[in-house]
This record gives sequence, structure tokens and C-alpha cells, in this order.
Amino acid sequence: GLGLTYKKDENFGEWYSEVVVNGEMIQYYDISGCYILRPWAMSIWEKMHDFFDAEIKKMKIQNCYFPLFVSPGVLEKEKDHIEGFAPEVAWVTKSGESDLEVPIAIRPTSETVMYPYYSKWIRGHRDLPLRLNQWCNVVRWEFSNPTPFIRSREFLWQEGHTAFATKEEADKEVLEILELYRRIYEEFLAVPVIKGKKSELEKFAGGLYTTTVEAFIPNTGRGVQGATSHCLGQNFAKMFEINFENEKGEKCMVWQNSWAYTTRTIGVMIMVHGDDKGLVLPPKVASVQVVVVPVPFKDADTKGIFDACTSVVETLKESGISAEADTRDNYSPGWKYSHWEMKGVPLRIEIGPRDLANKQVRIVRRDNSAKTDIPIDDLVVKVRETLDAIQQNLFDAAKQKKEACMTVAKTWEEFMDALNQKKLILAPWCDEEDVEKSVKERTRGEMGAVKTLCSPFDQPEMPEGLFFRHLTLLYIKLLLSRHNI
Ligand SMILES: O=C1CCCN[C@@H]1CCCn1cnc2ccccc2c1=O
Repeated sequence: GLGLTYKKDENFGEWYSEVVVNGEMIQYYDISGCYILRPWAMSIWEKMHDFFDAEIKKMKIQNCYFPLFVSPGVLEKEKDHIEGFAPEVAWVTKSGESDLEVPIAIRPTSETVMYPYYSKWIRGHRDLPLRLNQWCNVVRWEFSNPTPFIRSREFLWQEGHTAFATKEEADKEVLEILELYRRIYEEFLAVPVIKGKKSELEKFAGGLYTTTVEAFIPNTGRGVQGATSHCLGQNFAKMFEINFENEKGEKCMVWQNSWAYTTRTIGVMIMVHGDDKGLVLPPKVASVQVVVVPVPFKDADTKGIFDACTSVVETLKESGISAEADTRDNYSPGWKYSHWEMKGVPLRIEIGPRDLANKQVRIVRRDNSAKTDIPIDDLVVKVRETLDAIQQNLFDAAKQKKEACMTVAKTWEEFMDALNQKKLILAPWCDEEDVEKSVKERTRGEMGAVKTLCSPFDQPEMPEGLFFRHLTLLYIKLLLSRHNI
């Protein structure tokens, strides 16, 4: 039948796998950890791309394309950068029947691909800032549970790699890009995120500091890294000798950033908004915002109804709303309702004989199933209003759910209690790596150990009398949750 077998709140993992397939976003592929992105998913990727690409062009960042293949010498240039990641690197060892002289790596990220050429291109201060981005795929041969969009062995992303003469310029850009990532989540995907800084243990080892937008998946009670914007400091400049002659003729190393968001964004959106009828797409990223379904009744003016559907679609399209009429004569209206609800189309318009007679249409919201009859003359205004209301409602509902799952822990007991209730925890933090490691150890259990997510930039009030306080003068609020999906 058309419905889902699994319920979101009962079998979240199975629900998710089913909804991405029934919603026609994903086709499972015969290589584990790899998925086909069907047009219904690709159109969401394109909407985000169009926004982000236009924004970085305003920042004078240019797109480029570097090769997929990395020579081993360069990939392993810096041991501490590559050490933890080496098992994930995929290698090409043969062409046809013959072995390659030297195996070639497939890019898991492009620092080592790009920076030898940054070193060639950057000579003097006039060559700075150098700000390049590429839209591409990367491969990381992970073994932990593959999940469509969330964790796959190949995924799409954009990776920005910028070089500056001063740290101040780098610090500024890190936050400008992080704000764009917040906008992608909150303004397009209707997913609330928390901006913050990663701990020393969780940051990108090759960098100086990592900033992040953290999302929250209520069903798992876990945070999930939404996107990252790193300041690399001068670590890679040292490694790849990316130097420039400043105005005074002194030889200096550049300051660099690197930042990315990936197709994981789509998975987070599905997990947050989806329900037991299927996908729920925020209008800002829906390729079809309104589907118009004719509801013929016996032979009552069927042509009139179909003509009305076509003209409603034209009117909406002319006002910039993406609309489609489902006039297939081999499916019933009821079948069509379920089909487009499964695909998460934000708004449905039904037109039957009564609607025609009354010069009205019936609109049905996907987010709360509300039905309203609107006069055909108010069509565009009402549809636009309703789409905006759906967008806002999805965000508000997700924000409310996230906040209901967040709690402040002042003692270890409160902390453990909140963890076992699958909550996000704000706790005072001494920001010492060995403490972080020991907390991870002390919380290892069947639900997975705790990990720190970030130290939020906007710190809520710290309640008085915290027993942590006497441990250290420095404390910052930290967002913790079970290790993410
Ligand atoms: O996040 C970003 C933003 C975009 C550019 N790269 C940085 C850091 C990537 C960190 N990383 C992540 N997985 C890897 C896997 C294999 C080899 C290297 C790596 C690796 O360096």
C-alpha cells in the first residue's frame, strides 16, 4: 500500500530508511554506503547551492575545480593531520589489468590537493586574499553505520579554502561563513541550530579552532554536526610553505580557513520535519510547493475542473510559486493525496464541482493538515501567506522541540539523569582535554558515550553556586549529547 510500515516515534531508523525511499529521494545502491540521489533530493541540494553560491560570490570567493586524485606523498605530508583519518582513505591501485606503479588516493577533503598550488600562486601580499571554493564529491570509506544523507562513503559538499595576510581577516571570515550555514538551516531547512566552538578534542586536528552549527534530532536525543567553519591558523602554511612577502618585504606565512556543508543537511531536515505520512518539505526548499489535484465527481463538468486546475497552476507559477497539477487519469484523488503527502509537498489544492461553482479552491497544509476554502480571487495572496506560515511553523515546532529537550546540569547526577532522558545538556565546562576524555569514559554505555558538541557563542546565564566552579576559574557552557548519529 501507499502508507509507511514504520512509525517515526517507534522505529526511527527503519522509518527514516523507508521515508527517503517512498518519498523518492533515495534509491539504495549495490555498493554499501553509497546511495543514488534522485531528482526529489537533488532539487533541494540545488536550492541550497543557489543561495550559498550567490552569497559567497558577493564575498568575492571564486569557484574552481581541483582533481579528484591525490598523490600519496602529498596526502601523508603531515602525520598528525592524517593519522586519525588514514583508514577512511580510498585508493586507486589498478587501471584495467595492470597495477598502478604508485596507488593514488581519492580525495576525502582537498587541503592536500590544493595547498601545494596555493604555495606556488601566493608570492606577495598582492596575491592575498586568495579565496577559492569548489562544489564536488568526496569519498571517505567509513565503516560505522551508513545512513542516507547523514553518513555515506561518497557525498556532495562545497569546500571553501581561503588564505589571508592576517589572522583578523581569517577570524572574520570564519564567522561570516558560519552565519551562512545558520541561514541555510534556519531560513531554508527550517531547522534551528546552535552556533558554537568545538572543544580541542572535537575540533579538526589540523586546524587552530573549529566553529560549528549543531542541529538536534529529537527522536535520537542526539546533536548532529550541521556544518563546520575552521580557522586553520598557519599550520598548513607551515606544512606546505605558503608564504608571502608583506609590505615591509618580510617573509610571512598566510592565515587560512576551510569550511564545508554537505548533503547531510538534507538528512537532518528529513529527520526533524518528517512524520508518519512521509516527508514534510519546508516551502523554501520544495521543488513543488503546491500540487493541484482535480476532484471530478461523476461526469459533472470534468473539463471545467481540469481547466480550473491548469489555470490555478499558471496563476501560481506567474507569481513565482512552483505549482504542479496532477491530472493523471489512472490514479484516484485519494491516491494522489497520499502520494504527494509522502513526498512532503507543503500545500495541496483540491478543485471539485462545488469549488468550481463557488469560485473557490480548498487548500490543505501538509504540516498540520489544516483545510481552508479560499476564494479563487485571493488565490496568490492566500497561497503565499500559507506557504510562509508553513515555513515558520516548521521552524517554530522544531525549535520548541529542541528547547524542550535541552536542560542545564549543575551536578553529575543531574548530568547523568538528563543523558539517560536523551537530552541535550548545557553544563559548566573547564575545557580541559583530559576531563573531556574522562567524562567520555565514565559515560560509555549501551546508549553510546557522551561527547561535547560545542561551546555556544551565546552563553545562557550560569546559575549560581555551581560545584564545578571551584574546580577551575574558567568555565563555559557546553552542549553535550550522546555521540551523534
Ligand atoms: O571539514 C572541513 C571543511 C572543508 C575542508 N576540510 C575540512 C577538514 C576535513 C577534516 N577531515 C575529515 N576527514 C578526513 C578523512 C580522510 C583524510 C582526511 C580527512 C580530513 O582532513
